[in-house]
Amino acid sequence: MSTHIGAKPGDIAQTVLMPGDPLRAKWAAEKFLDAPRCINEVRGMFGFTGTWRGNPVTIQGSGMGMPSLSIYANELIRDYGARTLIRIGSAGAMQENVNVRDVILAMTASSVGNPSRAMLREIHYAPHADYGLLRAAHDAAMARKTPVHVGGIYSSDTFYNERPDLHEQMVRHGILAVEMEAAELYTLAARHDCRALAVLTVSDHLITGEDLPAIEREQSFGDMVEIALEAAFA
Ligand SMILES: O=P(O)(O)O[C@H]1O[C@H](CO)[C@@H](O)[C@H]1O
Ligand SMILES: O=c1cc[nH]c(=O)[nH]1
Repeated sequence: MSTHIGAKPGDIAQTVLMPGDPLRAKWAAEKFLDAPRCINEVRGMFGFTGTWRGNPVTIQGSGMGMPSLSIYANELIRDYGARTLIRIGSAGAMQENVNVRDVILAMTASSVGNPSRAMLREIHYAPHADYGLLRAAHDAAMARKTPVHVGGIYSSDTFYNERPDLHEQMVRHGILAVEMEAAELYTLAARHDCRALAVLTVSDHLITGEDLPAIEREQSFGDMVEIALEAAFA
């Protein structure tokens, strides 16, 4: 086991889906994986391993925010040998042409800061998705006729934003949506020669004020999970 994950060596697959919400990990594992078994309960941050179309897959909660995601992604990569990490998360839409329940494939993830920033110092590294995963996820979404957008997102450090000017600049620069983890996931994946992608479902709209309840955020995002799985094994 690692510091924050109780799984035994070999219990975690090379392909890991990472929702922020550990209960979404449980729901997705039970709904989409064959023979899912719980491999982590430490801190209630559930992880499950099973198979999808015969391929081993782990679905491990990341918690909310980049510091939490950084702990789980680091341990998954460094201690358990994960190679493909796909975030399956909710996001708030920032553009009028993006609707609640649409899927967003994050080509890049801007941020004000992320845990790697202290290490990168003066470098303004551009966190980006793995192109092969991105392309395969887009193909999968198109085949399913899921409304999908590909573009830049904003990984924020706060859910309760006290800087409307930050959002204004993100909107002005075409950012599709805000969430809280992808920029650090992309940076860590690049550092460790892994593949990463964030597949997001729009749970609320910052312009219209539309908002999905918590149970839908936990359990209604099946398209996103299947798109992520299809992309991982394309
Ligand atoms: O639905 P998840 O994956 O948790 O993602 C989004 O939801 C949380 C905020 O409600 C943040 O983690 C944000 O990134
Ligand atoms: O971080 C997030 C996630 C969903 N919706 C938001 O507005 N922000």
